[in-house]
Amino acid sequence: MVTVRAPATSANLGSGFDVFGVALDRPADVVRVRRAPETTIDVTGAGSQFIPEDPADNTVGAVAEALDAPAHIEIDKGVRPASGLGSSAASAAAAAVALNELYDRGLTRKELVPIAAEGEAVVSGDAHDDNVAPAILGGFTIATPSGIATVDADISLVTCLPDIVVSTRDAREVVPDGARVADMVETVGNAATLTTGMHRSDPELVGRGMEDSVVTPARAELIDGYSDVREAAFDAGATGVTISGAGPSVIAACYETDRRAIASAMVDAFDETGVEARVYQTAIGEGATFH
Ligand SMILES: Nc1ncnc2c1ncn2[C@@H]1O[C@H](COP(=O)(O)OP(=O)(O)OP(=O)(O)O)[C@@H](O)[C@H]1O
Ligand SMILES: N[C@@H](CCO)C(=O)O
Repeated sequence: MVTVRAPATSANLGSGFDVFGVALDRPADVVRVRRAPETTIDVTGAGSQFIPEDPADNTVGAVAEALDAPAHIEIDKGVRPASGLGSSAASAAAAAVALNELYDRGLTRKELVPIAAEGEAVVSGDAHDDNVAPAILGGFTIATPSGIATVDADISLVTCLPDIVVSTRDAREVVPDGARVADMVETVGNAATLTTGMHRSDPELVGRGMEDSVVTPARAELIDGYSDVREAAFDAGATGVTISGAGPSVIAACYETDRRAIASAMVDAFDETGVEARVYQTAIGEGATFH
């Protein structure tokens, strides 16, 4: 039996659509695997009633197939599905690391990223790896078709998860087909600013670099109260605010001293629009770990 914990993650960070991601130090999924003639799956924990146990429909089933590693897989969900916190990726990442060990496949962490991304293809239609990369490797990750770069950054974050569901598949449908050159120029500038901020662990630069005028405005329409929550987080001291992944979670970057006030301001702002929300005071954390 091998047990692996893989963290929630936040993809995009505004300017890095389908490229940037960070591992969060909480919440997390825990996955246990043991060898079996064919793959079977048991799911417990947060939102488990909405997660299929058929290996053809669960992210971990695709991972087991890609590694040719049939197993009985138990998933204890800490990350609610359709949260924007990389729920499907947390299970896939943990399963990839665990099955690689169980079957002694000898793949490196970076080699496991595209394997775990096969799981993402099962749920959202394509194998984007901006959640599985940080879930496996930890820190801030830049995932491109030509490779993955990682930065060990120390940034305080608040993620606020409203009690509404936005599936990644639906949120990808509202992404515009193209962008104006002016928007492209702004996005490149913001992405470069954010990356520099991560290298320096500087919340001001990271926050400024989270601005995005291409994908985020279209997706904000899917999240009741988004603009009020964003404004409340800024008023409480956030240095940057955007949608986490495909939503509905909202993520704020900040100084550690402001984290508590931002957390309660975001929950209150959702509450005022009639939406209950839970909040995580968190930070950039490590990738998958053995237990
Ligand atoms: N092991 C799994 N864990 C969570 N969700 C899973 C899993 N396997 C399949 N799913 C399905 O994936 C969907 C949730 O994935 P989705 O990508 O929409 O959300 P997310 O991973 O929380 O969001 P994001 O990728 O934006 O951070 C649900 O329909 C769920 O049933
Ligand atoms: N980059 C992906 C992350 C969600 O899985 C998206 O925003 O659609």
